[in-house]
Amino acid sequence: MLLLLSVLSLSTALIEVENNAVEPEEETLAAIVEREPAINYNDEPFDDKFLIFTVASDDNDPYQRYRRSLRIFNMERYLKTLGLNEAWLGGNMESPGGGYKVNLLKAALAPYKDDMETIVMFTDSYDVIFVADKPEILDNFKSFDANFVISAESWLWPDTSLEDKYPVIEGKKYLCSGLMMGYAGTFYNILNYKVIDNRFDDQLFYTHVYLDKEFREANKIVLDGTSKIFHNLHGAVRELDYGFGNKRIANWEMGTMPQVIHGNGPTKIDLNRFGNYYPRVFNPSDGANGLCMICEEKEGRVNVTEMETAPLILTTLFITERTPFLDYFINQTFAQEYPQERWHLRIYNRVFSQADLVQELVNYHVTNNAKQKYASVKIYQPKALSLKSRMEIYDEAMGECVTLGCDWYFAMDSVITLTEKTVLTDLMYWNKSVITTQLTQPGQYWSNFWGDVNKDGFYKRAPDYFELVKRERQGLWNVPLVNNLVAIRGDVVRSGKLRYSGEKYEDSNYEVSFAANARAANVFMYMVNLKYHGHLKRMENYTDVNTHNDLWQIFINQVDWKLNYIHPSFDKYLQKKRYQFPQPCPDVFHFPLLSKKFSWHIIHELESIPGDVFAGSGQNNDARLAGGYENVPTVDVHFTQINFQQEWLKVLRDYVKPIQRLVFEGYAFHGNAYLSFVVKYHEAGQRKLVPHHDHSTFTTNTALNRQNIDYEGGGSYFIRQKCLVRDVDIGWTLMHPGRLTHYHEGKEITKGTRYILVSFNDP
Ligand SMILES: O=C(O)CCC(=O)C(=O)O
Ligand SMILES: [Fe+2]
Repeated sequence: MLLLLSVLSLSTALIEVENNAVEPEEETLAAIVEREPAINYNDEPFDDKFLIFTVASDDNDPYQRYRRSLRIFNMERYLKTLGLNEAWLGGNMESPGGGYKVNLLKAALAPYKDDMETIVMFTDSYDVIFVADKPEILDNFKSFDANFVISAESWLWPDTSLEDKYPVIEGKKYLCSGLMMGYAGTFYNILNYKVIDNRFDDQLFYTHVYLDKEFREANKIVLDGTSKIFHNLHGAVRELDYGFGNKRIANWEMGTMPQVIHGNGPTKIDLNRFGNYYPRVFNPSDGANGLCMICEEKEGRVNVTEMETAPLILTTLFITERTPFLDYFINQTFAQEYPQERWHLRIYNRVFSQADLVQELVNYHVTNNAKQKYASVKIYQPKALSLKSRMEIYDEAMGECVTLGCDWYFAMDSVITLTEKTVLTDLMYWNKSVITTQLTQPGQYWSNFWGDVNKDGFYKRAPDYFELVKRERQGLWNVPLVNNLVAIRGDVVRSGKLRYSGEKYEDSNYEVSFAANARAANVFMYMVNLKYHGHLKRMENYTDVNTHNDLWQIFINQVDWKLNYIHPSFDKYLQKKRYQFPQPCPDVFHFPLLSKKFSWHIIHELESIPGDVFAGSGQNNDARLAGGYENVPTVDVHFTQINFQQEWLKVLRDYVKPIQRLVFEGYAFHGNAYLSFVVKYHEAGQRKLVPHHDHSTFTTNTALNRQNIDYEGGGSYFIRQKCLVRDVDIGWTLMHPGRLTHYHEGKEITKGTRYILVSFNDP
């Protein structure tokens, strides 16, 4: 019965809607926010009855953002900035104060004291952006039928005892003095309501004005309770659209479209986020991946490659924990494309066990390299740094930029892998105070930037974090924290606004501390994710029991493992057809699998094991095998002996299998191999291997060193095919059927040592 009733009432409601539908439709907010503004602002004649005032002492990043937002609507021409580059007399900006603002305005508006035609806006600047144009602002102002409109918020501040005195209005009823507008004459009256000390609170001043009923009514002062013009974010962030998909910001709760947004109170980061989209910064609903409009703006950018003298740069490399693929990190830094004469390098290494490697690499690039022309290179090794905290080290390094007079400073942590060589100039191009390129752990959402921070300054997920980290939105993003690769413009370094150290954070949170200091100093940090420049490694689970521990990183840092240990031509072969593979003998396929570095590392790994690990092998009776018997024994080391079996199986599955499927069509490697080993032929030991079949479905045989250089003779001879393969390049692999058709032998070497890596696959 109950159900029936509700169905009935629903159908009556439907009929009502239908009846209403004959009336002309009013355009919905959802439709309006999608509309392109029709006006060409450049054609708009100058309005000499309109003025915008702001107060800013420092021409900083947020002030520039404010100006750009005005410029978008051709309103920058109305702006008068008071107090710029002058000492701030309003006391600490963090605490109440700002009577100074009132007094600056009072002086500026004196010429307009009786002017009831000119409309004057006042807004803060560091935490304000304009998101719509002047005609709309003026229309909305006129719709109030007031002489003066002040923005409203839901927080009462600073004098909460005044609560009862506020008149109840539609929407929010408390006053916020960051945004207001009205006729010049009225404004002047308000400013002269009473004398105010520079250090007195300006919000309280305006509150007293507003709560004076007689004065309020006489001067027709109202609050904008529903964000018709002004929207204060404090306590009202979620009233605005969060999808950022519209051309306009709307206040969905109030059904309005504010033109000016104020990140008051603790909403600076929210404002930064809105500022990443509006006005005309990024439109996510334009095209498949959105459109970065600000990326197209050329003003203020620097094309370093076109400059007569390249900016002087300092790159600083920080190794503060044991680092996998450290050599790649250092080599890729030195490999960046930049004029060496204009490039200083510093390396701060705190890791004792990697000190020799660091020194070796620097010797290779600098000390032993007659061609190098670096402006200067210095290494600070663990002994010199042992008493210093991270914050001290990072601050000291940044200080070097001041000493050297550098134009750009780059702080790079060893956790990063750079795969591109234009990273330095690509970052400088944007000409930002602080900027990084997005680096992410492959396949993870862990990255080198944060989209939001909580009140303690630690990670908080931003509503658009995933879109950015997955590069579904690619552009230039003002974010509350950047890390691991941080480019800082020299003038910003010299301004002294930035530092890592601070009381608030522990030393291990040096990057959190840096970001908090930057935010407090009004220095914007940008992340750009237009290009892939590299990624982040995982530093945990980095073993130290071996000589070349990177070999064991294939599960943890797969991308780096491939970059370092898979042959650079491997991917090219993966694209080939079966008949395009070299076949030095019938059904013996040949392809590049492993890098020279792998080959060198695996030989060196085995040879640096104390004693001789190869000794004792080469017998038919082999205790290392389950059956205890090897049919055709070689002098070798099994991967099980060095705990490398699982790692090698992964190589087989990830890299060998796809090639196997191409060349032995119709068969798919099952992923098994019990016998994978490095063979050592030596002129004074085992020199050859007698004819045999392998215990495998197919065998891979990889050359680890070079014929005619490291050894003479040798080679794999396929007896039935009467075919000898020798002089195989390092890392190249022979792949042949194992147990039926390819009876073969290892030819005798006549000199030196020959190493090969053999794997019996799917035994
Ligand atoms: O020396 C060669 O290339 C052949 C090695 C071999 O056949 C084996 O180890 O099973
Ligand atoms: Fe064999």
